[in-house]
Formats: sequence, structure tokens, C-alpha cells
Amino acid sequence: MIKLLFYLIAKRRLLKVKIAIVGTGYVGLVSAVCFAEKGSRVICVDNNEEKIKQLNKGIMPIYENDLEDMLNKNKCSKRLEFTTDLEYAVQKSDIIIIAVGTPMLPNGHADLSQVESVTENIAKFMNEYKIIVNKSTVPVGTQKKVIKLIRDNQINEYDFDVVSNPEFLREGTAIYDTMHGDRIVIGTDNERARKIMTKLYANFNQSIILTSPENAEMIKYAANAFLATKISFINEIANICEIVGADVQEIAKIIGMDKRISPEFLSAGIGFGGACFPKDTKALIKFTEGFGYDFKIVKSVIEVNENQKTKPIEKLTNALSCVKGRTIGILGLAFKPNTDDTRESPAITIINDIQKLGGKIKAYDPIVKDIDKIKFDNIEYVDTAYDAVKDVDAVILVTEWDEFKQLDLKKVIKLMKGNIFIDGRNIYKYTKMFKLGYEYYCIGKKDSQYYKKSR
Ligand SMILES: NC(=O)C1=CN([C@@H]2O[C@H](COP(=O)(O)OP(=O)(O)OC[C@H]3O[C@@H](n4cnc5c(N)ncnc54)[C@H](O)[C@@H]3O)[C@@H](O)[C@H]2O)C=CC1
Ligand SMILES: O=C(O)[C@H]1O[C@H](OP(=O)(O)OP(=O)(O)OC[C@H]2O[C@@H](n3ccc(=O)[nH]c3=O)[C@H](O)[C@@H]2O)[C@H](O)[C@@H](O)[C@@H]1O
Repeated sequence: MIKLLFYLIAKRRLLKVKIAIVGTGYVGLVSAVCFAEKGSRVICVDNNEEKIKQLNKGIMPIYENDLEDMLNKNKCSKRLEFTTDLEYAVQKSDIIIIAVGTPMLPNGHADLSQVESVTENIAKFMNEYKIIVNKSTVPVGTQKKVIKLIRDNQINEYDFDVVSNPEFLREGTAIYDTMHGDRIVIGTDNERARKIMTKLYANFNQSIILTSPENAEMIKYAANAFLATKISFINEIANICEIVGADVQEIAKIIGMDKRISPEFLSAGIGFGGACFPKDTKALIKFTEGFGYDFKIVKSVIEVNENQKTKPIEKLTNALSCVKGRTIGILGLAFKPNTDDTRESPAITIINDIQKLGGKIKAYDPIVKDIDKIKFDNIEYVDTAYDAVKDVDAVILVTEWDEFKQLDLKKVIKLMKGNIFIDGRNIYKYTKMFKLGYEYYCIGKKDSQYYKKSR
């Protein structure tokens, strides 16, 4: 009974910890909603006034499964608020989480200017002890820089701690990943911060890993670089499979049965894109170069990935003697399914290359409707997948949306002018496609041409 009472008091205290999250992007907004769902009060801050206006009206700035319902529910329960006023958020909160962007600079380094500017302002607005948590992906040593920046910019010398708490969610499954993550990494050398952070995450029921700030920062880059390495590795195996007539999906399935390898992240395709793998692998190379280290594996991972993005064009130019004046239907613009994010999407490279060759584009994506997001001129954006394949000479499937897995492929070939289908994500069976009359090309398998010859 007494134990239960202590537990309830501790839980109540924990729920009273007020959190501010700076940056309402994929990471900040999802984290805010999940903390609120677990009972914390969260103030979300962004310097994008339009975004905050939209969020206050209940309009989602990003597409993410389950986000809207959970956000509106917690907003109604007064556990979530949205503001552009950082001073208010800092002064009303015990923990301030930084979740702003760390995009790639033209020289490949991570651009820390958003993190730095937010840190300087947090320092100015501090009115008592605060824990500043960095969730943005940053090079090793940033936690120490943040400490120095706060000291240099504080008006009064309030006590504070800086914690590194890297994020591992994936876009498209971000809410699920946050609620059911494999681990929560908390990087701090300070006992007071460690206790508060452990309490903050206690009711997420996930393994909490307490480590140093340097380890936490390195874990994030190592995790992303390793996952990117798996993808480039299987893509190279796919390229060899095409030469020797083996099937990469079969190989991935069977090597993945070995627990040391695991079946995850072994889907061969047209390369990884997105807001993180491309920039984080480059940032890792750049910051290790600063110590005179030549990170050969990660350099190759990037090189393989760049080459993989050109595979659909290689197949297209082999199949069509001339791309000039031909119309190509593009299925999918997002860098992966279930997101509206087109950052570093392979679709961008593919569309660019087709346009350079003088081809015309018809494009469809179930969610990416905002032309500004993909920033291409002279593209016909259509409303359905069937519109995108109508009268085209060839189709390239870029994103493996479920909707494309359900397409009526008999109808598709009837609508097309030609019969060339390049499946960048291996979602169809080449035997079926061949029977339907397609000249079908996929990744890492005998394509229809090989199949024809070997029959
Ligand atoms: N997108 C993802 O799936 C993941 C991203 N990360 C990392 O998390 C960080 C954030 O990534 P995303 O959420 O994708 O970025 P994002 O670009 O979607 O969102 C960043 C937000 O920060 C806001 N912002 C920028 N400067 C600000 C300032 N001075 N004051 C207030 N708000 C400001 C922007 O307006 C924007 O809404 C990056 O370091 C990224 O590498 C980590 C894991 C997953
Ligand atoms: O730091 C980040 O931002 C995040 O980066 C990735 O998440 P995300 O980029 O959202 O998506 P993934 O599912 O990892 O896919 C990344 C890219 O790899 C490609 N991919 C993925 C898996 C695979 O087997 N094959 C493959 O080509 C996808 O098509 C996509 O273009 C990581 O999976 C997250 O753990 C990490 O938090």
C-alpha cells in the first residue's frame, strides 16, 4: 500500500515536469505528441509562424500515421500547446528539448546553425535550473559546445545540464517507433540530469541506456551509417545477381535467417534517400576527416548509393533506344512510403536524368501533392496512378506505396502506350509481369529480357 502511494506520488511529480520542444518537424512534433500521450505537459516552439498557426488550428504540417488524432486528443486535454515564443516556453519548462534541423552544408559537414541559435536564446531566457536536451543529430563534441554556448550567453548564471538524447524514429512509423523503440539513449555525465531523464522516460517501458554524451552522439551516427551500409551492401549484391542470374530477394531472405545478419534493411532497390542517411553518412565522413581519419567503408556506401539511383535510367535507356520526346510515368515521389518527405528522394535524381535526356514526365504520389516539395518544372502532376501510366512509353516505380501493390496491372498495360515497366522496389513478380505482356525490369533479378532468352 505504502509502495503504491510512493509510486503514485513519484508519477504525479514526473507528470508535473514541464517540457518544451524546440522545432516542430518530424522529430519534434512526434516526440511532443508522444510525451503528451504519456501524460507530460509539452510546449512546442517553432520559429515558422505559419506552422504554429496551422498547428493551433489542428492542421498537420507533415503526413505521419496516427499523428493527427493523437495530437488533437492531447491538445484538447491541454497537455500540448504551440507557440513561436521561445522565452515563454523556456521559462515555463524544466526540460528543453532541441529538435531543430541539422541539414548538410555544401561542404558535407552538419550545419549546426539552428542548434546554435536556439541554444543562445535558451541561455538568454533561462530563469532557473534547466535541463537542455539535444535530440537533433549532431557530431561528437556538440554537447560540450552547447554547454560553452550557454555559459557564454547566460545573462544570470543559473545552473543547467546538457544531455544528448539521440532519436531513432523512422518517418512513416514515427509514432509507433517512439512508443515502442528498441532503446532510449541518454548521454550525460551528471547524476541529477540522469535521474530526471530516467524518470521522464520511465513510463515509455523501453530499455533506457545511460551513457556518456560522446557515446550518445556517436551511437546515432554509427546506427545510421550501419543501416545505410546494409542497404548499399545488398544493392551491390543485387547488381551482381543481375549479372549472374541470381535473385536478390531470395538471397536477402536466406542470409537474413542468420540472426547475426537479420532480415531487416536488406531490401535492394534504387538507393536510400531521406532527410538523414544521405546527410548523416556525409557528416560522419567529414567530422572524422577533421581528426585525420579516412572512413573508407562509409565513403563506399555513399558511392554505391549514388550509382544505385541511376539504375532505373540505365534500364530505361537500354530498353528505349531514345528517351527524347518519350513520356515516362513516375509512380511515387516520396523517399519511402507513408511519408510526404521528398528530401533526397531517388525520384529527384530519376526525374532530373529523364529531363536531361529530353523525356517528358507524368508523376503521381498518393501523398506528395505539393509541387513545391519536389521543385520540378515541366512535370505533369496527375491525380491517380492510372492517370500517370496513361499513354506513357514506360513506367518507373520509385516508391513502394501499398496502393501500387494493389494496382490492376492488366488495366495499367492497356492504358500505357508502351510496355516497359521498371520496378525500382521489386514489388511485382517478373513471371506475372511477363505473362501480362510487360517488358519488366526490376532490381537484382533476372529481368524479363533474361527470362525471355532463358525459356
Ligand atoms: N526526420 C527524421 O526521421 C529524423 C530526424 N532526426 C534528426 O532530428 C533533427 C530534426 O529533424 P526533422 O524533424 O526531420 O527536421 P525538420 O526540418 O522536419 O524540422 C525542424 C523544425 O525546426 C524548426 N526550426 C528551425 N530553426 C528554429 C529556431 N531557431 N527556432 C525554432 N524552431 C526552429 C523548423 O521550422 C522546423 O519546423 C535533425 O537533426 C535530424 O537529423 C533524427 C531521427 C529521425
Ligand atoms: O536519423 C534518421 O532520420 C532516421 O533515419 C532512418 O529512418 P528514415 O530515413 O525515416 O527511413 P528508413 O526506413 O530508414 O529508410 C531510409 C531509406 O532507405 C531505403 N531503404 C530502407 C530499407 C531497405 O531495406 N532498403 C532501402 O532501400 C528507404 O527506401 C529510404 O529511402 C533510420 O531508419 C531511423 O532509425 C533514423 O532515426
